[in-house]
Amino acid sequence: MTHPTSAPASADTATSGAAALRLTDVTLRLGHDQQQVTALDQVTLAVTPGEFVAVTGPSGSGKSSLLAVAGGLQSPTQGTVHVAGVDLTTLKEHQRTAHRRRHIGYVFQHANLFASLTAREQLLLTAHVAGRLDRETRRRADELLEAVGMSARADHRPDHLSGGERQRVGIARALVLAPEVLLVDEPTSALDRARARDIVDLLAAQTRAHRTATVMVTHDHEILNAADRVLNLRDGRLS
Ligand SMILES: Nc1ncnc2c1ncn2[C@@H]1O[C@H](COP(=O)(O)OP(=O)(O)OP(=O)(O)O)[C@@H](O)[C@H]1O
Repeated sequence: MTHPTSAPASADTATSGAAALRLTDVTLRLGHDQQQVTALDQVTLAVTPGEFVAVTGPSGSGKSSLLAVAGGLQSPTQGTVHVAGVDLTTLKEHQRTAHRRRHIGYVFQHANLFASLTAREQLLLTAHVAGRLDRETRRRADELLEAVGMSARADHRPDHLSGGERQRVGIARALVLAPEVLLVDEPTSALDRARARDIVDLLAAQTRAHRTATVMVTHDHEILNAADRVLNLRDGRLS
């Protein structure tokens, strides 16, 4: 079984301190000429292991842009993005992909599960793609399904699960490779109030249990009290 080649640890580890995720003076400009938009404006953010940070802000304030840049899916126009001590902006595309797979988990608005796979298989596929479908990862997958309350339904496919259950599987899947950083995009927008509360409490608990540096963007003000820190984005500026 091959392991993804991780980028070499850089000297930047020293400057990134204890933060698992660190954005420094990040500016992202999108579009061209007259149409150009400053989606992120000199954003600086450090998130330490086990910390759950919520980022809120109106539509168009830059929330998706923040996650895209933090997750290495979009390169910033200026600034640096350190994930697990490595500056993503210095990596070549294939290195960035390998580093992202190894160190970052994503939870999406809708769980985005594969229709033909059972809950357990969703996790195992993620491990397989990363070249880590070994005994330890299989055990971790089962432990995570247990932790998110899905053991009894581990052999069900998504069409036999509720929206909240699908989201639970999505959270377990995001954690299966033991990422240092967890990026969460509007995890409760498809859920009713009780399930939304349930999911955000689960995210907070898993963040602490696995010591991930978690950033969740959300419109949902009712779930913000689960976070350790709440930041606001407005016109690409974080405060
Ligand atoms: N490809 C693009 N080209 C030009 N401008 C863009 C592009 N993508 C996003 N934008 C602009 O960048 C700004 C930030 O967008 P972003 O999607 O990050 O906001 P958001 O807070 O996630 O919004 P929402 O809550 O509505 O999803 C917005 O003004 C948006 O119109």
